[in-house]
Formats: sequence, structure tokens, C-alpha cells
Amino acid sequence: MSPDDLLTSLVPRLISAMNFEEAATSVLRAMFSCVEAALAAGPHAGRGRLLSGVVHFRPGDGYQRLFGVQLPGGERVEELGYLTSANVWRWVVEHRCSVSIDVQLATLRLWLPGGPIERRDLPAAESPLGNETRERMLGRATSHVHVVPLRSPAGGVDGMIALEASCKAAIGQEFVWSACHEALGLLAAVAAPYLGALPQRPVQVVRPDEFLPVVGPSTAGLIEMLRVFADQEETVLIGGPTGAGKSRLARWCHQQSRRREQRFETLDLLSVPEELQMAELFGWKRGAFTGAVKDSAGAIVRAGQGTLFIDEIDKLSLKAQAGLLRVLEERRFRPLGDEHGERAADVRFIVGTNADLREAVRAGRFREDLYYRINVLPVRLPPLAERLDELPLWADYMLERRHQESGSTTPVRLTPEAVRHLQAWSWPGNLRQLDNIVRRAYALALSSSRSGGVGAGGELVLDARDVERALAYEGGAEGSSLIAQLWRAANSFVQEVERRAQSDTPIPLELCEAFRGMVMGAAVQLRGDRDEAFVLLGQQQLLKNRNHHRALRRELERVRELLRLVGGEPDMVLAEQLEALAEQPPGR
Ligand SMILES: Nc1ncnc2c1ncn2[C@@H]1O[C@H](COP(=O)(O)OP(=O)(O)OP(=O)(O)O)[C@@H](O)[C@H]1O
Repeated sequence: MSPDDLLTSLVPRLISAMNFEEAATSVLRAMFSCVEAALAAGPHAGRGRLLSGVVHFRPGDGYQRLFGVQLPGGERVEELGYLTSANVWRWVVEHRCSVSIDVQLATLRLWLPGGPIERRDLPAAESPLGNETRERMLGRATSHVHVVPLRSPAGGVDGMIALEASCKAAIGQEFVWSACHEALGLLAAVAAPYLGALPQRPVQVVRPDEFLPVVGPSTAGLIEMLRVFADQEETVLIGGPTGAGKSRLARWCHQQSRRREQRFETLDLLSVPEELQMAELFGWKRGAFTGAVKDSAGAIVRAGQGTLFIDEIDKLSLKAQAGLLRVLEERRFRPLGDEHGERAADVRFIVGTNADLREAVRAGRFREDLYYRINVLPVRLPPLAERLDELPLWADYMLERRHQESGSTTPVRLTPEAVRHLQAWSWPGNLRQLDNIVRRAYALALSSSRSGGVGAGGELVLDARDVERALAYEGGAEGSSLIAQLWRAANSFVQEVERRAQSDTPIPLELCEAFRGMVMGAAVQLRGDRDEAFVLLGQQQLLKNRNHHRALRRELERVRELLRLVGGEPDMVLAEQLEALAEQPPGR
């Protein structure tokens, strides 16, 4: 089939594709036909064959889809043992062109618009394949790889399609790519918008286990992909906000990998001062620095042949970045103060961050070469607010776990209303915050004097009120709706009223109006001018009558009264601010 015929038959398939996988299969099949035609007509006819094709879709900073087809047979590859072309990403992104690799010689050809450029004798840092990658490719007889970019509508690169072929006779030659690279580029260009727009095929959900107790519909695809990544030797980069579960996911990856019998070690850079990072990573010899009274193994040695999870990788100092880069490239390191003790590192790395590493590279805080070395298999764990479908499962799991910790064997549950309350929250602290809230609601339910806490058969039931009270303790919940924040403030107030009523120091209802005074005070502070604050709050009438300063004073008096009743140390600051506001001359 000519390239034109291939395109003509590909387009209707792309149009009718229901999901990413269908579109990916169609474009890969078209590409296979294209390469096979070039192979049949070329000098390597009968000596070379195509092995596989993989579509990598990784817009921004994380993989979103991945799909492979293996030949012969053309079935979906369940165990993608050959994800290795991910290393070529850097070349494709930087040069925005197709790239061919001679695996045996580790040389590379860039198909630039002005004509191809050969790159030979590349230093290790620039090699398109890591050593392990190359070994594994050779292990499955891959001699040549061709990678085509998937361009985004904005002109960037959203992904790539990698084709692997085997032809020993062509080692050191350009194989068949010169005959078909243009047609392959055209097929990729036509397919790219479909691949970017189509949803993922519903995935066979990974079964939850003790390391990953919840896998809901919104993360099933990500987890499925991570299961594939887990079994690679390449570095996995787990991005995502704090408390989303990155460390736990790293442990799960380790459990899925062939290193599962070995150790899993964590190095959290947030808790290591910059000057000690090298020592913590590589270990030290006695006398290497002041205070090094005996030899000590670093995290790499402790992890042995297992997995080392480095959390908050963005906090790594530039000096330690250079050391880590060397370990990743050469698999060798030297403990501090040990001039002759170079050691081999056989550890698998997983790194975590909640920072934008590309931004850190741009700002010069993170080495670009290290970024590409650790960005081979990136995934982004979404915040809890983006996977609320999972929230009920997580809440049940966390509640059950808390209940078991207390040694109870009776049933425990959240009412549907309580779950709805949890789902209405914004969860800036993600799973960590959910765990805290569930624990707090559990404690409140237990200590509650209401008879509703423990139901028939000794069942402990957490209802909406327990959840509400637990949530009310969360101060400054940035991101949650205004109404939710006001509601929590009201809850805190009522709880305080309740507490004081018991100790015979009640708060009368009028003092609720102190809130009005606080709003006015805040507005005056924001605008820096009393008149403007009144306009802002729609009180022009008071302003016209020139008695707004009296109104403000009256409101502030209520706040002061409340402060006198409940005030503590921090409230003194507020008291002083109010004093200053009240003394502000009218009209200013
Ligand atoms: N797989 C899990 N099983 C049980 N609890 C979990 C799991 N994942 C997350 N959690 C809960 O969320 C909390 C935070 O998880 P984790 O430490 O993995 O998040 P993180 O994204 O690494 O956070 P940070 O970026 O702050 O280090 C845990 O302490 C636990 O309460």
C-alpha cells in the first residue's frame, strides 16, 4: 500500500475509534504496513523484521496513556516488558523530530527538516538509552528503534510512537528508516489529535491490596500504567500534591516489582539539611566530616538490591544532584571520605515531588540532565478533590483501620449523609487530611454522649454531625467554598458556646453579631479607609448620613466583648488591631 492509501484507510478508522487504544492500534497497524513495505523492497528483505510498536502519550509532566502492540499477531501487549524507548523522550522533545537509534552502537540519527544528522560517540549522559535499557533491548533482539513525535496543536510534543525492529545485518547502517520516515511522520501527525482527544478504554481494574487498598475508577488507568512501570528498571517519578499518597504508591510499586523480596528504603529530603544530603545518600567514612565518629551506610547501601524512594526530590542540593546523576548513569558511587571505596549501586530508584520540576529547571535550581534521567516514567497522582469517586472507599477503609487499631471487633460505618458531607469538602491536605478527619470523627463519635453513637449489636455509627464537628476543627481550609468555611466557623462558635454553657460562662446570642464587626474591621483593614470599606459593603446610606463611624464603633464593641469573654493569647493581636481601627478618625 502506498502512503496515500495508508492514510486514506487510516482516517475513517480514527474517526470511528471509540477510545485511545482503538486509535493507537489503527495508527500502529498503518505504520507496520509502511515499514514492512520498505523492508520488503530494501536490501534487508528477508533478514529484518518488525518487533513492536508503542504509543506513549505524555503531555505535560506525566504519562496519561500507554499502549503497545507486539508482532507477530498484533495483540495488545499486557506485560509491556519493552517500555524502554521512554529514554529517547529527551531527544524527541528537544529536537521535535523523528529519531532513529542503532541499539548495538548506541548511535542516533535526528531526522531534521534540513536533512538527517548522525550522532555517534555520544557521552554517557547523552546516550539515548541507559545501559540497562540497551541490555534489555538487545535481550529481545532489538537492533533498531525509530521514534516519531506526536505533536500537540500548539506545536509542542505530547508524546511519541516508538517502533522496534530486528536486523543484525543492518547494524551500523540506517536500516529502512530513510525509505519510510516521512510517511511515518505523516501518519503520526494525522493520528495525534485523535490520540490526544479520545478517552481511555475502560481498564481492567487492578485488584486492591494491603499496599493500595483503594483503586477507584478515576485512578484505575493510572494504577494500571504504574503496574507496567513497576516492573521496569527505569526511574519512576511520582508527582502530586502533598498527602496524596505518593510514598505509599512508591511502596506499592516496589511490591509489584521483581525486587519485592528486597528492601524498600525511603529518604525524605524535607527532613535532611542540605549539607547532609550527600552523606545521607552515599554514606560516609569515619572522619569524613566533623561529627562522623564511625562509618555509616547511606540510603543507597541500605536499600541494597531493593528500591530507594527519594521523596521531595526538588529539595536536592545542586551538589547532591551531581552525585545522584552519576549513580543513575554509571551505577557507581563513593561514600564521603572514602577515596578508594567506589561501589556499585544496584538499587532501583523511585522519586517523588509535589513541585513543578520543569519550573525548577528553568529557574536553575534543578539540573536539566538529572530532570531527564528521572523523568523517564513520570506519573501524576491527582489530588483527592479530583477523585471524589474514591473518597467513600478511602473513608470506609480508614475508619475500619482506626476501629481495628482500638481492638474492637464490632461493626463500624459512616452514614450516607456523613459521606456526602465528606464529599462536599475540598481536601487541600488530600488523603492525609481525610485520615485525620476520619480519626477525629471516630473519636468524637466515641466520646459523644448521644445514644446514637453506638447502634444495635454494638455497631458504631459515625453520622453527619460527627463529620461536621471533625471538619469544623480544620482551620484555614484554603480552597473550600465560602459557605463551607462560614459553616465551619459557625460550628466552632456553637461548640464554644456549648463548652461554656457547661462551665457556666455562657455566650449570649447577641455576641454572634460580633461577626458583623469582624467583617467590617476586615474591610476597613483591606481598603485602608473607613469610607471605602462602607461602600464596599454596600453601606453608602450610612456614609451619606455621616454616622458610619458610630456604627463601626458599635460593631467593634461587640467584637471586643466577645474577645473579653473567650479571648486568649493570639486574640490580643486582633484586639490591638480593633483598637487601632476604632481610633481611626472619621473619614479616614
Ligand atoms: N495506600 C495507602 N494506604 C493507607 N493509607 C494511605 C495510603 N495512601 C495514603 N494514605 C494516607 O495518606 C497519608 C499520606 O500518604 P503519603 O505519605 O503516601 O502521601 P505523600 O503524597 O507521600 O505525602 P507528602 O508529599 O506530604 O510526603 C498517609 O499517612 C495515610 O494516612
